[in-house]
Amino acid sequence: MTKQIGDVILDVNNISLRFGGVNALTDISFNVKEHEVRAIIGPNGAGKSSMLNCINGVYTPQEGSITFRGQKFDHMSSRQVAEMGIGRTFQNLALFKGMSVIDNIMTGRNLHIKSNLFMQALRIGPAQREEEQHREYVEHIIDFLEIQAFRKTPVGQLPYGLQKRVDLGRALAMEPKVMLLDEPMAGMNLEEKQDMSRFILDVNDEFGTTIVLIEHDMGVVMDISDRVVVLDYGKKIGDGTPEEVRNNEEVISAYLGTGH
Ligand SMILES: Nc1ncnc2c1ncn2[C@@H]1O[C@H](COP(=O)(O)OP(=O)(O)OP(=O)(O)O)[C@@H](O)[C@H]1O
Repeated sequence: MTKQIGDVILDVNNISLRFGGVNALTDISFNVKEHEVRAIIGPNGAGKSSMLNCINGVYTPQEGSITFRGQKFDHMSSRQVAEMGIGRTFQNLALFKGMSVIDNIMTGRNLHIKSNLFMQALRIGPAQREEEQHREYVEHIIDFLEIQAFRKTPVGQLPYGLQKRVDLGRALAMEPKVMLLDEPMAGMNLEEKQDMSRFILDVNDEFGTTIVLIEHDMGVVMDISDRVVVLDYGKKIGDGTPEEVRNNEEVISAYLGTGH
């Protein structure tokens, strides 16, 4: 069955971001369609993380705007962006190493917890029922990611590839419409990369989550992405299907280092 790509869910319009004299991003526009796997690639320092940080509300670009599900935002905190339905994972894992897998993934539910701390502390009535529902959802994610055997294990004791999977689970627990993945395969061996690719595609397929990812491994990017944006020195030099991008002269020369 071919997958159904929907309308534009995230629209990046003419974003420019400067740090002092450094133009990290110059007039970048691209869109992401619902249910797509969209990659952002480019050589080191191209502006990929900066782009993700603009979408995520970590950086506020000097120019341009981002529209998510028809709602335009230019000054938004990371928390507000997350509440709108944009989740993310981090290049350098942002997990609590001493906490168990299940508790780490539970932290992704924070956005959805409605009862106040007082009620939670006393575990009364609605708070207890709510906590049970969140735990059920988290257990569902744990089954889905095939990490049942490590539910109670402190995250810091797991191999790196599994820690990345827990990080994916934590982002998934937020039930985001769009998930931003910052180098999900970084530091992984081949088998771990294959596993992670499969889980990303399964999340996309079974949870219907739209995926935006930064990734250095070209094989992975070309395999799992529907469309790819290419940045170089903060400018967009390519945008299209993996096939189109692979044959784009400007992209080829940027990667071969002959373009500069
Ligand atoms: N907080 C910051 N302060 C100053 N300059 C920054 C900051 N963040 C990024 N830059 C600069 O902006 C440019 C783009 O960096 P960015 O990290 O977005 O690139 P990248 O494509 O993600 O690189 P990499 O693949 O190496 O992670 C670089 O020149 C970088 O030095």
